[in-house]
Amino acid sequence: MKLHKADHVRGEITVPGDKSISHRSVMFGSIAKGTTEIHNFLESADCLSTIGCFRRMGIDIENKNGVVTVQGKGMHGLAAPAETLDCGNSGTTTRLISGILAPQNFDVTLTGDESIQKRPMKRIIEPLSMMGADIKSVRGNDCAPLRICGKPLAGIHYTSKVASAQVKSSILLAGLYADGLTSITEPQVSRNHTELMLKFFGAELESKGTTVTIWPATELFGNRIDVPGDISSSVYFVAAGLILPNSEVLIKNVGINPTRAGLIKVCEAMGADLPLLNEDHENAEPTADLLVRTSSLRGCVIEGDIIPTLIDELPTIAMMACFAEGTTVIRDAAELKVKESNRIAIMVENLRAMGADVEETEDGMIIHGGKPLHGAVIDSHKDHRIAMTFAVAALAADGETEIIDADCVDISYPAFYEELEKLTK
Ligand SMILES: O=C(O)C1=C[C@@H](OP(=O)(O)O)[C@@H](O)[C@H](O)C1
Ligand SMILES: C=C(OP(=O)(O)O)C(=O)O
Repeated sequence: MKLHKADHVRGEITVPGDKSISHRSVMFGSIAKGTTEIHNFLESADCLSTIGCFRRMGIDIENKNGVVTVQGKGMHGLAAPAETLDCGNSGTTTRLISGILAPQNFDVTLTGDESIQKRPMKRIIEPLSMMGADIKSVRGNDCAPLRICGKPLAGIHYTSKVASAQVKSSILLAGLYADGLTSITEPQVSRNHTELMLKFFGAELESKGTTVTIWPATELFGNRIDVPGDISSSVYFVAAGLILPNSEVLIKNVGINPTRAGLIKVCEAMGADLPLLNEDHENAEPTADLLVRTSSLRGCVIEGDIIPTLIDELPTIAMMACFAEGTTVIRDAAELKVKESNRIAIMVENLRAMGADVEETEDGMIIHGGKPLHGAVIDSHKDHRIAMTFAVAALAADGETEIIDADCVDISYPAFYEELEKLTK
């Protein structure tokens, strides 16, 4: 993929459905009783991996004209899959499904692509084992493939070292099936889509500060889900609108759940012109339209509790910071190292290739803004968020930028390049 400088981005865009919510609607719909109809489901490779896994366990899932219909079979209705379940590139699929599979009365092996086989799974193996699960890393390296032999589970209280919605969700899902209460305390609050949707499906949960408690359930009930636009897919248009001259983009119907919307706070702190319009709700999830206009940005410090609320947006924010006056410091973000790629190292390598003044730190980056960027060859390392971030950087850089393995955007946003190009016309 080759990209060149653009004069502006202008127009209106509706980003695809939220990836986290799309995954959860299929998973929870599968173990609920009755039909779950999902509108604005994200048809990307990651969410299709989740559909594939549940189809292999006997769930009838239809995907027609943007509406996914899941015929749930109840909490004990999954069937043993004939083959290994393939979670593709998706950490969310691998970790959440493990919490559902650990208490079933059958055995299963889970795996995924090269990247998924390197991502840490000890973070779910440890708490699920404490609940009585029989879950093992097949190669003994705490990564997938995972072998899970279904067992009855008991509730625990778990204190997690990482703020991770995937870890929290895995434990809560196992807790639905456990004997007694299950609770988890995180160092900071991570995205709460699981809590909101499980309640919507009839489960009993309580959130107090950084602790969530779940009661065992006998049945969940399918429902209609309207998936809001993904704020993590909107960040590319937010960044393009802010850093390119003469730009104005209206991004419609974006999920702004406070546990996800740190991007908006950081943009404000950087001096962005980014009003929220038409605030509304889809199910229990707050939404708004984002109006983005060219802005003079200034550097800021991004650290602490806000980090989990913008973890997937940090690569793009780091790129944006190259166009701000002054220094931006990102810390407490070591989790970036264990995503689809090491997003700290890869961002620093690629931003430097474009002429940026960036330093890598233990748990983040220091970006000295204001140096103009030039085109370069960018290795995405098959990480969708890296590819999309540099497609935007390319529009603001002199000369030509080439992105290697650019088609990895299919993981979360298959139509990304076409949509971005339309806004440059
Ligand atoms: O629960 C989820 O849907 C997600 C949680 C986050 O991961 P962690 O739980 O590992 O922080 C995020 O990075 C990922 O894109 C999606
Ligand atoms: C980290 C991500 O997803 P996952 O963990 O589900 O692979 C992402 O989409 O940026």
